[in-house]
Amino acid sequence: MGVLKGAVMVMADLARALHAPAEMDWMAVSSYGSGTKSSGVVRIMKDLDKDITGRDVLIVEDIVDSGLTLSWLVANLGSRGPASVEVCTLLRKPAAAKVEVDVRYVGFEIENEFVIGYGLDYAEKYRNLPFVGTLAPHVYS
Ligand SMILES: O=P(O)(O)OC[C@H]1O[C@H](OP(=O)(O)OP(=O)(O)O)[C@H](O)[C@@H]1O
Ligand SMILES: Nc1nc2[nH]cnc2c(=O)[nH]1
Repeated sequence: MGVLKGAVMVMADLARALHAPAEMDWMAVSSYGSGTKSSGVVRIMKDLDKDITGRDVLIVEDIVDSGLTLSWLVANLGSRGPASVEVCTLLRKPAAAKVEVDVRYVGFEIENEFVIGYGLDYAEKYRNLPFVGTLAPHVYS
């Protein structure tokens, strides 16, 4: 299961490397709006199409920052009766964690800086960069 939009790139990479039988579904949640700080309020922009009751669910994220989105998501999906819920993420910022969430698979642990590219945006820009980079503070401060 992917969490749009940043996770699209990660999901595409994962899909090519995954050989176990799997189904994919998409959920769009947002808590950042157009800024660089989580509002703490998670909004579902698009829910899953499939019922996950009794299913083993792997949440595919692009980034775990404060952990607020993921913690909300794990609780939300957990309440739907899945057999299990695990998480994989391309990027994680350990120093930014506001809540602890179990993440089974982590691609890269990164510094506590706002990053863009490879699906990650700043005010909807830069998602198309084919690499992950930091945004110079003068762009958003
Ligand atoms: O750990 P957190 O501090 O909660 O941040 C992580 C979340 O932030 C990003 O989504 P965002 O709200 O920016 O949505 P977007 O990708 O659609 O812009 C990212 O895709 C994660 O879901
Ligand atoms: N683009 C972007 N979105 C985020 N959402 C949570 N952290 C980040 C980040 O560092 N960059």
